[in-house]
Amino acid sequence: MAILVTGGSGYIGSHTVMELLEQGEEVIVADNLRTGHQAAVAGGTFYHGDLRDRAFLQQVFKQHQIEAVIHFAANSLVGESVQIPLDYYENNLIGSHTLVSVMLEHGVKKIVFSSTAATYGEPNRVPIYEDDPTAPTSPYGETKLAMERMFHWCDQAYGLKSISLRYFNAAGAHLSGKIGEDHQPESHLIPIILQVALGQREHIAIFGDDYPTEDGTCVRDYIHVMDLAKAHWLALEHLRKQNQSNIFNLGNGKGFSVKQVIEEARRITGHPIPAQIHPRRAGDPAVLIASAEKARRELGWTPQYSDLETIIKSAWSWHQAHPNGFQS
Ligand SMILES: NC(=O)c1ccc[n+]([C@@H]2O[C@H](COP(=O)([O-])OP(=O)(O)OC[C@H]3O[C@@H](n4cnc5c(N)ncnc54)[C@H](O)[C@@H]3O)[C@@H](O)[C@H]2O)c1
Ligand SMILES: O=c1ccn([C@@H]2O[C@H](COP(=O)(O)OP(=O)(O)O[C@H]3O[C@H](CO)[C@@H](O)[C@H](O)[C@H]3O)[C@@H](O)[C@H]2O)c(=O)[nH]1
Repeated sequence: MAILVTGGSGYIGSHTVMELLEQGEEVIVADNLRTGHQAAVAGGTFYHGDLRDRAFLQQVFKQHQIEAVIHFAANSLVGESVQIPLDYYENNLIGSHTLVSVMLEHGVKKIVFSSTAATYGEPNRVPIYEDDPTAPTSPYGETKLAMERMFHWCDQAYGLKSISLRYFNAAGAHLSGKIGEDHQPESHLIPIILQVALGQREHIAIFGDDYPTEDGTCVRDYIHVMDLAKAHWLALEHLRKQNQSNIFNLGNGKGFSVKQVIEEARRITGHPIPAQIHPRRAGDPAVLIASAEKARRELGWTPQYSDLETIIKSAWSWHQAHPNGFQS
């Protein structure tokens, strides 16, 4: 039986497809290529289509015996979601609703879901545990939390078993050098810093230096995309064995400020990477750091590549070899 990966041509999805193929899984990818790249999909069967298109999804479920779904497809930018909230409600909620209803129609009752640290909002304490309060500070976080709740109620009503993985900040590139991060336009911190080192931008804009943190810039928990990919396979195995719904944080347990990330990138690239202070970006919490103890304990997950040096070095190799992403 096959695993359907929605959003499998995106950044985290494509790394997870590679992991699944290495584990010997049969993989089907469904993606509308809005932010993804077909060239990033290492194998399996690819379908170009939109999750909100019920007829499209029904075709995919008719063509293949699908055992479980790993659901990445979404709009996923914190700052953008504050500017265009309706797009987020539309794509994230309607897409997930259509997906789940077609899954149930075909008797598919296992889903691994890309949730996020953005469900917590501004945390009361760090590290953040899974049962800490959730109070999103962005429409993006709200939609992801709403989907987690939808999965919860679908478990009660229809026996849908879900594992929601609340990842912190995905970063880095595959160590094979074959795939990496390519968003057009790019909005994520590490690839933008590296675009400055490549001479594609003049400077990095630091969004706010008046946060209540040591150096005034936002602190995030960066987790290597290959470690995230492995966690998806472990979550799938967990669903197969335990058949129980659950929620796990995926992070490294260490926080780095925007200024610290820039400093590490200067060291690795040898480029001065000029920085300018800009106003805060709406929707950004000051500090997000995970406790991933539960994932370590219950999924048997051990991040292997998530020290900041490996993250930035792997991203730097990818960006140097692919200065124009998958178009290079
Ligand atoms: N990047 C991060 O740091 C991070 C952290 C936490 C959670 N997440 C979540 O992980 C998931 C993947 O993130 P990413 O950074 O790889 O993003 P991405 O934009 O690279 O990947 C998303 C993929 O989904 C596809 N897609 C979007 N809407 C679709 C639709 N309606 N139908 C079909 N395909 C659709 C896009 O074309 C793209 O390939 C998202 O759900 C995001 O919210 C990301
Ligand atoms: O040019 C830039 C870009 C980002 N930042 C800052 O860098 C930090 C990280 O930003 P970014 O890389 O855009 O990631 P986040 O906004 O933290 O969001 C990512 O991480 C979240 C989980 O924490 C996920 O839910 C989102 O999908 C994913 O985009 C934030 O404090 C930003 O304000 C800058 O200062 N300058």
